Amino acid sequence: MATRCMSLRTSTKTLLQHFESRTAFHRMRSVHSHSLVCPVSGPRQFCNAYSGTLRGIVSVPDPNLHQAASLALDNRVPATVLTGFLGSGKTTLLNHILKSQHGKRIAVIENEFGEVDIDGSLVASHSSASEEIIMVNNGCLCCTVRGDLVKMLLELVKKKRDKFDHIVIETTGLAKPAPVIETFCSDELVSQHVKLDGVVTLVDCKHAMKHLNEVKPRFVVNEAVEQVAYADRIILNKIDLVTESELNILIKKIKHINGMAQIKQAKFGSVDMDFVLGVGGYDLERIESEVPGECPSPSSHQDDSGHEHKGHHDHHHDHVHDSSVSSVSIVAEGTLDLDEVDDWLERVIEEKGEDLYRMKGVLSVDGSDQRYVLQGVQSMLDGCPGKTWEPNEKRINKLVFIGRNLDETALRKGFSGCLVLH
Ligand SMILES: Nc1nc2c(ncn2[C@@H]2O[C@H](COP(=O)(O)OP(=O)(O)OP(=O)(O)O)[C@@H](O)[C@H]2O)c(=O)[nH]1
Repeated sequence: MATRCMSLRTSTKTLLQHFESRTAFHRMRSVHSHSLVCPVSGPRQFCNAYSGTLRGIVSVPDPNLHQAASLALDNRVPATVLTGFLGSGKTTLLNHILKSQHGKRIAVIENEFGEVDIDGSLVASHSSASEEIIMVNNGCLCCTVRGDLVKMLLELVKKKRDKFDHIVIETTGLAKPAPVIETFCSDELVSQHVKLDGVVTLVDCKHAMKHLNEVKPRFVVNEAVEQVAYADRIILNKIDLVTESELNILIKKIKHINGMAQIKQAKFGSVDMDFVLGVGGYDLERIESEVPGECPSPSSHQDDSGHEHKGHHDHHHDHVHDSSVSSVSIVAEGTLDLDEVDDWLERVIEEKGEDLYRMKGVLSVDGSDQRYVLQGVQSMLDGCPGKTWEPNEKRINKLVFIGRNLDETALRKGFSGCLVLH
C-alpha cells in the first residue's frame, strides 16, 4: 500500500522517508512522528494550513481513527469550487450543470454578497427540485463566512449524505480561492468527509483582460488573477463577444499565469460535464496527466510589463523577477536525489510563503523504478510514489510552479542542484 504525506514543510527528509516507507504506515509514524501519512486509497485525514510564521506539522491523527479511515475506501464526497470574476457566468454554468444529464445528484452551496439571494432564486428557478441549494449570504466565503462553509459542508454530509453525489460551491465574484481551498485541507472533519475535486474558473472573455491587468495597491490581491492561478479548469466564457485575435491574446495571458490548467472555450458556460465534474485536480493518482509535458509558452512571450523575453524551448534565458503571478514549468530528463529535492522544496516554500500558490510534479528519483508524484497548495505538500517507469522509457521530470514573483532562474538552478550526475 502506498503512503502519502500531506504536510507543512519544516522537518527535513520528509519526501524521502515517505518514499522509502510507503509500505509501512505505522513504522513511518514512529520514525517520523511529525509527518501526516495516510494510504493512497484512503481518505486524507487533514493537512495543515499555513498560519503566520508557525511552520510545523501540527498533529498526528489518532492511530485507531486513522486505521479505521484507511480501511474504508475513499467515499468522501467530491466538491467543485466554481469561481470567476463578477458576471463571468458562474450562475449560468451552474444552471448548465444542474440541467445536464451527468447522472450525479448535486448539492449546491451558493455564496451571495448582500441580503437578497438573487443567484439562489435564479438557480432554483432553472433547476429540477432534487438539488439541495444552500445560501451563504452577507459575506464572502473566503473571509467572513469561511466558518459557515465548514458548518454547511458538515451539515450536508452528516444529515443528507445519501441525497447527493457531488457538491458545487459557487463563490462570489470577489472571492479569493486560496482560503476556500484550504478549508478542505485544514479542517480535519471536512477533509474526512469531503474532498476537493477541482477549482473551475470562469473567465469573461470580454472583460477579463481589464481585470487581469488591473494594478492593485501593494499587498492587495488581484482576485481575477488569483482565480485563474488556482484553477484546475478554466472556461473562457462569452467567446461570442470577442474577436479571434482578442481571444488569442487572452489565452496567452492566461497560460502565462497558469500553465497547468486545462482550458476550454464556451458560450453561456456550455461545456462537457466531465470537464467540470470529476476533475481529480487534487488526486496524486492523476497528477501525471495534469502536469503539462512542455513549457506552456515555448515561443517568445510578453509579460504584463510589456518587456519581451527572447524565449526558446527550455527557457534558459536569464529571467528577472516577474512581478506578476505566473507559472514556471520545468521539464527535464534525469534522476533526482529525493533528499536534495526535499531540502530544496522546503527552502522554496520557506522563501516564497504565501506567494507560492500551486505546485505539481512527477519526478524521477535516483535508485527507484517508480515515479514520485507530488502536489502542493501554498505551504502544504502532498506526495507519494506513482507508476513504474518502463525499462526503456525516458525519465522526464516535470514540475510546475504557479505563484507571485517566481524567480524562474532560481527555480531552475534549484532543480538542477538536485540532479544526480552519473
Ligand atoms: N453574451 C453572453 N452572455 C453570457 C454568457 N454567459 C453568461 N452570459 C450572461 O452574463 C450575465 C452574467 O452571468 P452570470 O451567470 O449571472 O454571472 P455570474 O458570474 O454568476 O455573476 P455574479 O454572480 O454577479 O458574479 C448574464 O446576463 C448571462 O446571461 C455568454 O457566453 N455570452
